[in-house]
Amino acid sequence: MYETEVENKSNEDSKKVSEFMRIQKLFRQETRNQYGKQIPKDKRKPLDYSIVLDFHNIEGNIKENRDLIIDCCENVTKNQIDFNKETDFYLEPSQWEVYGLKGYPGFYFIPSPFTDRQQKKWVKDALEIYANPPNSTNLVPFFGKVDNLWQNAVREIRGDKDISIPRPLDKNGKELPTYRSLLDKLTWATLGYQYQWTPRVYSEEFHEKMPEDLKDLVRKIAIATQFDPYTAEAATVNFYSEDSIMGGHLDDAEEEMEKPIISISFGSTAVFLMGGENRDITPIPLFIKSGDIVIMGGRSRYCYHGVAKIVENSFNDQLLQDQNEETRIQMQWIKDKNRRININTRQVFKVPKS
Ligand SMILES: O=C(O)CCC(=O)C(=O)O
Ligand SMILES: [Fe+2]
Repeated sequence: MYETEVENKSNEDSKKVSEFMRIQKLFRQETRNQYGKQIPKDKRKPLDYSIVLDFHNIEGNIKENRDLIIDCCENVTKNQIDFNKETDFYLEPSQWEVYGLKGYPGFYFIPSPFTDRQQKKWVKDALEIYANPPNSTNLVPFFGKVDNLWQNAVREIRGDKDISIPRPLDKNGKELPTYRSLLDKLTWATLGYQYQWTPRVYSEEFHEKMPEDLKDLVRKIAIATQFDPYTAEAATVNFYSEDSIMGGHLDDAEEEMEKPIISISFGSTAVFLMGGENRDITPIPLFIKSGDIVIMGGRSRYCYHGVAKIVENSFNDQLLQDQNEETRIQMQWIKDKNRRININTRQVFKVPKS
């Protein structure tokens, strides 16, 4: 999955920088001055986002980007989706907007079909369920399985004085730093068929149950974009913060490549790069905002992509308002470091096994 390009600084002149890397670098802010001194955040040169395609403000796009946007609302089949107002965590599909991207048949973008309340539900599940055992996370090889990561971290964040929170233990029973610091180190969790990052294969042996509501959501998105039947058998949950990027990569470990990757994101805005079949094709930068859905099928399923930037101060403050204290803490935690949570699903096998 993540075979990313490594920038070779010493060799930069002799080695041509790929187009993917060139565009990625446009969103890299200078953090140190010529003397190597850290530049305070508010003194850094602001980035220019004018070339970033925005599906939320079609008319506001530069002409080149405007010409790439295809309105697909008419030719998708949203009316075939059964919708239960009481239990479904998204707005009625007939209200969804669906856009395509010229040159990428099979790529679709649905600007957020979630209410604020529904967005908070997916963030809560990512933090309180998806990042906990039995699912695997990047923490496991270093710290063993960490139970109730968010649930314990929140007590530290809240500064609960009357309850002494035992420090988490590693596999050998040695005390670990706080849950809060472990939470800061969380970068990914995997659901369903567990992807083995080193051999780059899915393991049939390590298989956890996929969350039913997530499966149901993406099944309906697949109906809307004519990729049904679609069974989400695996998912990656990515946890980004202000300085995170994801280098250009292909997701090609799935036996079934005709079915799309369906991706939902919450929290801060990302500049996502939609590239081509190799890194020398210039990628299109586009904003993914909180609640947006990206469907990478057709050609885009075989194309390089990545995240060039998490946009500073892009968190929607409206999400901070909530009756529930824990939800408010969760949203403040996302806002504090421009965090972003991305959940993307894949059908792994041609004949689904789950
Ligand atoms: O965060 C995103 O929007 C993209 C994530 C991604 O490409 C991946 O997990 O393979
Ligand atoms: Fe990817």
